[in-house]
Amino acid sequence: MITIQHINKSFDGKQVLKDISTMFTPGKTNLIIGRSGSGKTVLLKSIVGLHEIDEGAIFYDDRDFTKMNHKLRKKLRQEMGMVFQGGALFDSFSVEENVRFPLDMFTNKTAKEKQERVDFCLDRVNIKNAHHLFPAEISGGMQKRVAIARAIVMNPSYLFCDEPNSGLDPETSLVIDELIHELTVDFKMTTIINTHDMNSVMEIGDNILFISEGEKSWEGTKHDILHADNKKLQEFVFANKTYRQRRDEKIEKNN
Ligand SMILES: Nc1ncnc2c1ncn2[C@@H]1O[C@H](COP(=O)(O)OP(=O)(O)OP(=O)(O)O)[C@@H](O)[C@H]1O
Repeated sequence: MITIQHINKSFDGKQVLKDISTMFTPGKTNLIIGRSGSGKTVLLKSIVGLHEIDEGAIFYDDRDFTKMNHKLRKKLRQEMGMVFQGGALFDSFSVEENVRFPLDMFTNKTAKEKQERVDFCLDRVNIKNAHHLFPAEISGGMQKRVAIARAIVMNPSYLFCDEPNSGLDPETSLVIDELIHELTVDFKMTTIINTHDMNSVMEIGDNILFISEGEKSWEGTKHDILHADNKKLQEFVFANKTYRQRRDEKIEKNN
């Protein structure tokens, strides 16, 4: 569980996050959605400590992240897995070296134990016969799966994904979404995903936080969203005709 309370964040006098409070639950895919520039990335980066917030508190279970010193935060980071756009794979490392990297950095496991863990994680994300290939030799979808394997290799309690479907076709995006959802449920991780992808909202939105101009405008599930009477949310999610049709079909089916 991650709880955020009254988070405020400004850059050069411009307030980007305005009094945001919510809870992100374990075993659920928690989505942050909103227009470009609404503050999603700043929020996610604030939660993991890549930005310092001006006011408010962030709790990892009952641990107050905002009050931790550098050493304690570093320790807590080992419980976090991240699939960030900037944190792409290392080009000069093979697939398995990429996945092994956090184990080499942060654990004293033996070579055999590391290999077993790497094999388990690559198998879990359905990467086969590619252990010795380099990122440039595999597809974008496979690269994402390797990045996910690397993010879970330390068995994290918390998983953060920033636009995990960017640059992927719709079919591959669905595979990635399902994979993240499955892993979240299986390992009871508290997963927070920043996304623009409305398919993700409709398919894996266990909890959805809609940010508008730095404020929490709405929150609910993928089921609630069909009936939400928040105008900004409706305009944002159902701007596209296909999604409006899908919403109407779902509502009809449920009636
Ligand atoms: N390091 C920074 N310094 C100054 N302003 C920043 C910084 N990072 C973000 N901002 C500003 O904060 C606002 C929110 O940005 P943010 O990147 O969180 O939006 P977003 O919702 O993630 O957008 P997108 O969907 O396009 O990624 C923007 O106005 C942006 O210019």
